Amino acid sequence: MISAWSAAAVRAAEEPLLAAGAPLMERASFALATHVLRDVAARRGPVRGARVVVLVGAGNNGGDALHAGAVLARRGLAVAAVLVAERFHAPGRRALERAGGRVVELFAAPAALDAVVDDAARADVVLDGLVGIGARGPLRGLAEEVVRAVSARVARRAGADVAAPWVVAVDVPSGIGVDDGTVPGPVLAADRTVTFGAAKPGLLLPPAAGMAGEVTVVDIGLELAAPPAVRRRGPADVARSWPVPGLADHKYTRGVVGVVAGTVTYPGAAVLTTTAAVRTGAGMVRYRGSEAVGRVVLAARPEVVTAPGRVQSWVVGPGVPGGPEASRAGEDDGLDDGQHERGRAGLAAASGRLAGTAGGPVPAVVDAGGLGLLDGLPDDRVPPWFVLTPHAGELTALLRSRGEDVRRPEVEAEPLRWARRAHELTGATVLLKGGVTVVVGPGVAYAQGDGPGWLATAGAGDVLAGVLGSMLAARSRDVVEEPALAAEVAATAVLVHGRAAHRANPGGPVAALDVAGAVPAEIAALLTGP
Ligand SMILES: NC(=O)C1=CN([C@@H]2O[C@H](COP(=O)(O)OP(=O)(O)OC[C@H]3O[C@@H](n4cnc5c(N)ncnc54)[C@H](O)[C@@H]3O)[C@@H](O)[C@H]2O)[C@@H](O)CC1
Ligand SMILES: [K+]
Repeated sequence: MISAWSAAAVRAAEEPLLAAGAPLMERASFALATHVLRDVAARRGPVRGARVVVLVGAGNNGGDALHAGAVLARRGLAVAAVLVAERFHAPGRRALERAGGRVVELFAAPAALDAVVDDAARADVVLDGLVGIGARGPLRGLAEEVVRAVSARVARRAGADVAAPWVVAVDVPSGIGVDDGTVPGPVLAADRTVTFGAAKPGLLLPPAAGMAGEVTVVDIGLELAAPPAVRRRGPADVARSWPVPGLADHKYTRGVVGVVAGTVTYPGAAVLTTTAAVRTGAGMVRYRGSEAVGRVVLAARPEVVTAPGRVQSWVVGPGVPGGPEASRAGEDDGLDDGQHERGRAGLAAASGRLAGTAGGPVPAVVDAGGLGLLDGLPDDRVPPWFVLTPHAGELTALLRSRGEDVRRPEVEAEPLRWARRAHELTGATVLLKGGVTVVVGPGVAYAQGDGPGWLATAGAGDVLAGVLGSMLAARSRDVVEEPALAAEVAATAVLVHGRAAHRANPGGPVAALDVAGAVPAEIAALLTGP
C-alpha cells in the first residue's frame, strides 16, 4: 500500500525534526541524486558527462534540486541550474558552484529563455525543482513560462522520435494540486517523481497522477501519525486480506452473488458480469434478471443458477438502461425487460430496510442503470455497504439528480472532490471509474491506477462489477459491520481487475471477456506472491 498525506500533515511532521536539527534537506537531496544516477546509468550507461538541467524555484524545493545537482556534479555529470526567481536557496547554489555546476540567472536575463529551453530539450535529465509542497495555485511568472516552453519542446522531440530528456520531479511535479490532484495550469510531465517523507495525494489522484510518472518515496525519518488522506492498495495487500477458502467452507459460506444485469437487447453485460463473478471465486452466482436473459447467461456459464434464494451480495445494473436522469424521466421502460423492478427489489433487500427480508442486509454493487434506481428506495440515503460504480458521466448525472449544478469536465478535473460529494449526498461508497479509479467511503479514499489504457473498452465495467460483487459476497457480514471496509474491498477489486487486464494481453489490446478470463490466474499470482 502507498499512503499519501497532505502538505500540511507533512510539514507538521517535519517541524519537530527540523527543530531538533535533523538534516532533512541533505537526506532528501542525496536520495534524489542517487535515484537520478541510477536512472542515468540504466538509460545511458556511463554517468560521467551526462547533461543535467535543473529548474530551480524560490523555495526549499529548489534547495533540494540544487543540492542534488551538487552531488551529481561531483560525480562528473555536467549540471546547469536555471534560477527562475531572484530568491533562491543560497547554500544550495554555493554547493552546486563549488562542485563545478553552472548557474543561469534566468530571472535577471529572461531573454535567455530560448537557450535554456534548447539546453533542457537536449539534456539527458531535467530536474524539476520549481515548487513543491509550498506551491499556491497554477505556476506563475517565469516558472510558468519555462514549464510551458520546455513541455512543448519535449513533446515535439518525443513526437519526432528523438531521445527526450528523462524528467525527474523533485517531491511533486511543479504546479500540480498537491492535496487534490488537480492540474490547474502547465505542468512538466515527469518520468519519475522522487517524493520526500511520504507520498502526497496529488501523486496518486487523477488527473495529476498522470504527470508524476513512477513515484519513489524516500524515507527522511518523518513520523506521520494522522491517517493518510489517500491510499493505494498494492499487490501485497491482496494476499493479506483475501478470503482464501478452507476445507470446511462450502458454496454458501463462500458467498452467493445475486445479479440483475443486461436486457434482451443487450444480454452481453449479463454474461460478462456473471462470468467475472464466477471467475473471481464466488461460491455461487444467482442470475436474477429476466428469464430470457437468464437463458443466454446459462448458455455461456453453466455454473450460474437462476432459481431464487438467499444471496450475500447484489450486483444491480450492468447493461441495464437508464442512469439517474433517464430513470427520473421514466425513460427506457420499454427497453428494460422489467429489470428495473427486479433491481429495485434486490437493492431494497440489500439495504436491509425491506420489511420481511430474510437474512438481513448484504453489500450491493450499483452500476449503470442501477444508479437510477436509488431514488426509488424507501430512504433517500443508502448504507456504505452499497458501492456505486459510475464513470464520470454517470456520476455527473447522479450529482445533478441530487441538486449539484456540476458538469462532466468539472468532475473529470476534480474526481476526488466529486466522488466525495456523491458519498456525502448518498451515504454510499462511491467508486468513480477512470484510468485512475477513485474510491471514497466513510473517512477513507483510495486511488487505484492498476490497469492499462487498453482497459477502456466496452464491457470492462461489467466485469469489474462482477469481480467486486464476488469479493463483497465473500466478506458480506464484515462489509456490513465495518463502514470503511467496502471501500477497501472495492479498491482491491479495481487492482485485481486492472492487473488481470495486463495479464490478458501484456502490452496490447484487451477484450472484456478476456479480462474476466485472466482473473483466476491473477488472483493465484497475487496469493502466492512474487
Ligand atoms: N522543510 C524542509 O526542510 C524540507 C523541505 N523539503 C522540500 O521543500 C519543499 C517545500 O519548500 P517550501 O516550503 O520552501 O516551498 P516550495 O519550494 O514548494 O515553494 C515555495 C516557493 O515557491 C513560490 N511559489 C509558490 N507557488 C508558486 C506558483 N504557483 N508559481 C510560482 N512560484 C510559486 C513561492 O514564492 C515560494 O517562494 C518540499 O516540497 C521539499 O521539496 C525537503 O527538503 C525535506 C525537508
Ligand atoms: K517540483
